[in-house]
Amino acid sequence: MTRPIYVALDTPDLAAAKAIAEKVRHHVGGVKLGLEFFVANGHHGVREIAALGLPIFLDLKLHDIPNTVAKAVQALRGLDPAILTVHASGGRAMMEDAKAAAPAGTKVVAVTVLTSLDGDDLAAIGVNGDPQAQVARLVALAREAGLDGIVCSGNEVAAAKRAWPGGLFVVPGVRPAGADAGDQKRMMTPAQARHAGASVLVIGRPITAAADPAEAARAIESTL
Ligand SMILES: O=C(O)c1cc(=O)[nH]c(=O)n1[C@@H]1O[C@H](COP(=O)(O)O)[C@@H](O)[C@H]1O
Repeated sequence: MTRPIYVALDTPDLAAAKAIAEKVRHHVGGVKLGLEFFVANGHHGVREIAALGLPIFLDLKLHDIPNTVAKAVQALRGLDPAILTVHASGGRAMMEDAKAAAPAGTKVVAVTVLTSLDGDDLAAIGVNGDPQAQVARLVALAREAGLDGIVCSGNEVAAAKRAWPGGLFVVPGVRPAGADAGDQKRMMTPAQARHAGASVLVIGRPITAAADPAEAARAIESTL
């Protein structure tokens, strides 16, 4: 069985990331390493976590001119993550070049509208339309650019999947009922997000900040 939960190891501390990965490894489908981990630990850190045997989701959310992003993806060669993120708002050419630079086995997925943003935040950066409409627009662009899928909140995933039946749908902003939202604004429970069509559920603090991360991951999985 491919497990849908990827635990977000959001820490610059390699030993701490490794300790949590070891605890949850039998209850998750993979681990997500983000910007703070990569800036602090680089290729070496990714290799250390990969040695635990779980698929690696390298969440660098690349967003720059096409040449720079393509070179950055080339510079990841040898790490061969299972999943890599870029920002869809970097545009079609940037996404095309990122995909062309990635190894064949790496799924390149585009972040659409961050789950920490709501309609007011979009208006403040000059984006007209609600998150649902903006996600729909960027889903179409990511698909045209030849990417493998997108990142969106649980609120948009059903529509995204209808628009792109073969895509990979990564859903963060996932909170068990009653859990602290933190900085997330567009949220769903893990079960709701999974039933709405999420292929991968990205879950950080509800697992990593729990007294027993393995039990937290197991409990969430049992609701799916
Ligand atoms: O690309 C992501 O993974 C991502 C996109 C997004 O829109 N929202 C979002 O929260 N994430 C990531 O998902 C994780 C969520 O962590 P928690 O809020 O602790 O569950 C973090 O590592 C974020 O970087």
